[in-house]
Amino acid sequence: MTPAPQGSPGDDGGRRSGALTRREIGKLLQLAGPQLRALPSLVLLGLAASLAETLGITLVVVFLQLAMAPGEPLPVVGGLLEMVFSTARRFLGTEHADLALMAAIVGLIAAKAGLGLAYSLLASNIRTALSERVRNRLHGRYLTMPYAEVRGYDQGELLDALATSSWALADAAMAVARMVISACSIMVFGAVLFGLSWRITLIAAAGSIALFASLHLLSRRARRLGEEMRQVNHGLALGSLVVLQGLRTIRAFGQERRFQEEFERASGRARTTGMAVEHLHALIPPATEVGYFILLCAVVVVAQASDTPFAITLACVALLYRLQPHLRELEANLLAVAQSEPAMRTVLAMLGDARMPAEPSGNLPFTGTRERIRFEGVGFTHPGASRAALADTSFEIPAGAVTAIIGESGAGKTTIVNLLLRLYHPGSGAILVDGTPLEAISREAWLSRLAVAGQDVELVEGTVADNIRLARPDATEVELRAAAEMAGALDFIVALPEGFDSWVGQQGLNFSGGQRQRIGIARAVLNDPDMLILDEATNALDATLEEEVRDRMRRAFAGRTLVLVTHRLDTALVADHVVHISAGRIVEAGPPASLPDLAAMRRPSFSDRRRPGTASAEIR
Ligand SMILES: Nc1ncnc2c1ncn2[C@@H]1O[C@H](COP(=O)(O)OP(=O)(O)OP(=O)(O)O)[C@@H](O)[C@H]1O
Repeated sequence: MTPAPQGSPGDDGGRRSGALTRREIGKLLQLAGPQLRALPSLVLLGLAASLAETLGITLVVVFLQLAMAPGEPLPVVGGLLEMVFSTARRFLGTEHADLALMAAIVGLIAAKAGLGLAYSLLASNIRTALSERVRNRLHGRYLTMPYAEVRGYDQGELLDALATSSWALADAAMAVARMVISACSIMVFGAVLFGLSWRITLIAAAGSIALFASLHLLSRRARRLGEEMRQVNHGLALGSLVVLQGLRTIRAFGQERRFQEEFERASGRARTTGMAVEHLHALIPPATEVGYFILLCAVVVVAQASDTPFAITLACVALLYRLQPHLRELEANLLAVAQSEPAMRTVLAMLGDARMPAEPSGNLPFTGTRERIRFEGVGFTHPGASRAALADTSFEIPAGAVTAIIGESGAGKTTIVNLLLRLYHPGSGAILVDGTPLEAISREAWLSRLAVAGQDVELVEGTVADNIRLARPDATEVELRAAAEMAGALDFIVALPEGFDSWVGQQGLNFSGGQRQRIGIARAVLNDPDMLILDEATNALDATLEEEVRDRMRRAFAGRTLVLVTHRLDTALVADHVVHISAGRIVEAGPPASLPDLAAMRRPSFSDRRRPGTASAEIR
C-alpha cells in the first residue's frame, strides 16, 4: 500500500484563521452538549463567592469607620449596614453587636472560601467531562470516518487532536464562565461604587474601558500564537510517532543523530512558542497594575477636588483595588479564548466537516454469498491522487471457489481488498453480492462473514492471544489453539516462555515476519469466515511452510470462498479463478487454463531459485 497523501484534509494551509464564526460557535455549543447545562450553576457559584467578598469588604469598612471615626456619614451600602448595625447595638448591646459584626465578617470570609472551593470542584468536573466528551467523539470519528479520509490526515495530527486539542473546547468553556463571573462581579462592584460616588465611578469606568481596550489588542497575537502552538504540538506528535514507529529502521540506517536533531528543533519551537504565550499572559498583571495605579491616583485627586468624605474615598479605593483582579481575569480569559480558537477549529474540522460523503451502510441482512460477488464497472480514486487506482473494473469472485487476484505492484489489488472490506467505497460502478449492491447490506453482517490477513492488517500492541482474539474476543482456548494450528503458528507460540500470553510489541516487532504473518492468519481463521482474503499473507514463510499452510487452508476452507492476493504465478495457476489486473484495469479474468496472458507471463525469478523444481514466477 502506498503512504497516505500529505497535505490534503489535515493540511494547515487550507484552514482559515481569525475569530470563530457564529456558525462555528453554534457547532461548538452543540458539541459541548449536556455539560453546558452545568455552566449557569458554575456562574452562580462564582457570583455568590464574589458577592460574599464584596459584602465582606464593605463590612470591614463599616467596622473600621465605627472604630476610627464614629459619627462620620457612611456611603449608601455602608450606611444601610450601619443602620442595621446601630439597631443591633441598641437591642444586643455594644459588645454583642460588635461581636456579631466580626462574626459576620469571618462568616463572609468563610463563605467566600467555601463557595470558591465549590466553584473550583464544579469547574474541574465540567472541564474534564467536556474534554472527555470531545476526546470520545474524536476517537469514535477516527474509527468510523471513511477510511480514505482518515488516511488523509497524518497520524501526528490525529494524535495531537486527541491528546491536546480535545482540551481546547473545555478550556474555552471555562474561560467563558470565568468571563461571565468577572463581568458580573465588575457590575456588582460598579453598582456599589456608583452608590458611593458617581464621579469616581465615571472616572473608574472610563479608565477601565481604556485599559481593557488596549489590552484587548493582544488577542490577535494570542490567536496567532494559538495557531502556532497547534502546529508545533502537531509537529512534535508526528516527530515522536515517526521515531517510535521507525525505531528499527532509523537505527539500522544510523540516522539517530538526524532524528534527535529534528526532534530538538521541534522541541525548541515548542519552547519558544510556549514562552511567547506565557510572556503574553505575563504582560497582563503588570500592565493592569500600572494602569490601575494611575486610575487610583486619578480617583484620589478627583475625590479631594470634590470634597468627598474620607470614608467614601477609602471605600472606593478599596473596592477599586479589589476590582482589579476581576478585570485582569476578564482580559486573561479573553486572550485564552482567542488562543484556543485554532485548536477548536481543528476539532470541528475533524468531527464535522467530513470532506467525503458519510459512510454508506445499508441494513439488509446477510447470510453468505450464494453465487458470486461481482464488480460492475467499479472505479476508485484515492483522495488527492492524480490517477485512478481502479478504472471501470468488471470481474467476478465466484462463491465457494479459490480466486487469485494477481497483478504487478501498484496494480490495484489491495484497493480491491479494501473495497471488499468496505474501507473504501466505489467512486463509480457497484459491487454486487448475488445481485444486491454491497452498500445495501448491513456492514456488521457483511464483515462478520469475512476475514482478512496479510498486507496492512497489522498486529497491535498486546499479547499473542489478544491479537488472535481481536476479531472474536469471546473465542475459547480450544478455538484459539485450533486457529493457531491451522495457521502453522501453534508450535512456535507454545514454545515461547509465555506462550499465548507473550507480548507482540509494536506492530509485532517481537516476532519474525513469518511468525507475524501466521499470527495474522490465525486471527482471520478464528473468525470462521465464509470468505477469507489472504493479501500476500504467506509471502514471508519459507517455501515448505507456505505450501503446508496453504494446503491446510484449502482443506479447511473447501466449499468456502478463498481470495488470494498475490504476485506469485504458481498461486494463480492452482486457483479455480484468476483476476489479472494491471494499472487499475482488468487484463483478463477466468479459470487459469483459459487465460493466455497468464501463461505468457511465466518467467524465472528469485522464487524459482529458492524452490527448485517448481513452476513459480513473480508478477512485477
Ligand atoms: N492512500 C492512497 N493515496 C493515494 N494513492 C494511493 C493510496 N493507496 C494506494 N494508492 C495508489 O493506488 C494504486 C493501487 O494501489 P494498491 O495498494 O491497490 O496496489 P497493489 O496492487 O496492492 O500493490 P502492491 O502489490 O505493491 O501492494 C497505486 O498506484 C497506489 O500508488
